[in-house]
Amino acid sequence: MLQVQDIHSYYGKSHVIQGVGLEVKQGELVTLLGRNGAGKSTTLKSIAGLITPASGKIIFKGQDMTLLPAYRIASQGICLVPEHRGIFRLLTVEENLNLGRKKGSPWSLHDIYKIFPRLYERRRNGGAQLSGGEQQMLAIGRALMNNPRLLMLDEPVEGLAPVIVEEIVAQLKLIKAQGISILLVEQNLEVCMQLAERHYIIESGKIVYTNDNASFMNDAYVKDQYLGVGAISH
Ligand SMILES: Nc1ncnc2c1ncn2[C@@H]1O[C@H](COP(=O)(O)OP(=O)(O)OP(=O)(O)O)[C@@H](O)[C@H]1O
Repeated sequence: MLQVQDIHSYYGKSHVIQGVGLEVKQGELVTLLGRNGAGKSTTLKSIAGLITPASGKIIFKGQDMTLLPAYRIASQGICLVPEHRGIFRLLTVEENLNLGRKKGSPWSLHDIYKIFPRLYERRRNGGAQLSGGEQQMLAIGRALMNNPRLLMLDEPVEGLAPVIVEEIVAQLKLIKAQGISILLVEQNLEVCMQLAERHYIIESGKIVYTNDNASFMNDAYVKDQYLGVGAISH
């Protein structure tokens, strides 16, 4: 469904993404892991068209997306939920959701509230009144209203309490069950291992590892070497 082929992206002269290649298949949940500053967010932004890669190709559903502007990429079905969520703080939950709705999208408010019952309870509240977890749910719900085929999530559970993290994991499973592919950037490895079929690790702008979830879970060396967490997480 998504093929990223040898992309290079820059901030000014800074060569941040140095030949990244990865693939997400239909209905798959794939993670992109790596230490701070490794290039995870920049990879997502390059796929979403917020940064135009200097070279390489991004193919989605067989079409070349590499040079398309962000709004065209979104209309093709790639949605990025950015790290800082980007919801409208002065609008209500329901207004935020309605703003995300693409014409012809099969997603209704009812569908979103079925996945996120908390958003139903908070539907008349302003974005600014929501907790961090509710804001994250709203950001994901708003992206669903745009009818994505590929959802890219940048650290969706960062800073959230464990009980909320569990809720969001369960919600992501429901979303995945709808056949939506997910590319997940997340530092919480337990969450990644609960959800993903495969993992990629990026280091200094290059993919240095890829494997299926079962192999990754048992590979303490890789976790320690690239993520610095081998000893504490499996
Ligand atoms: N707008 C920017 N201008 C210049 N350099 C940037 C910009 N955004 C990020 N960088 C640099 O690009 C590199 C990759 O950043 P990126 O945000 O993609 O990393 P990351 O893996 O997502 O890390 P984190 O988990 O800290 O967000 C880092 O060295 C970062 O300092």
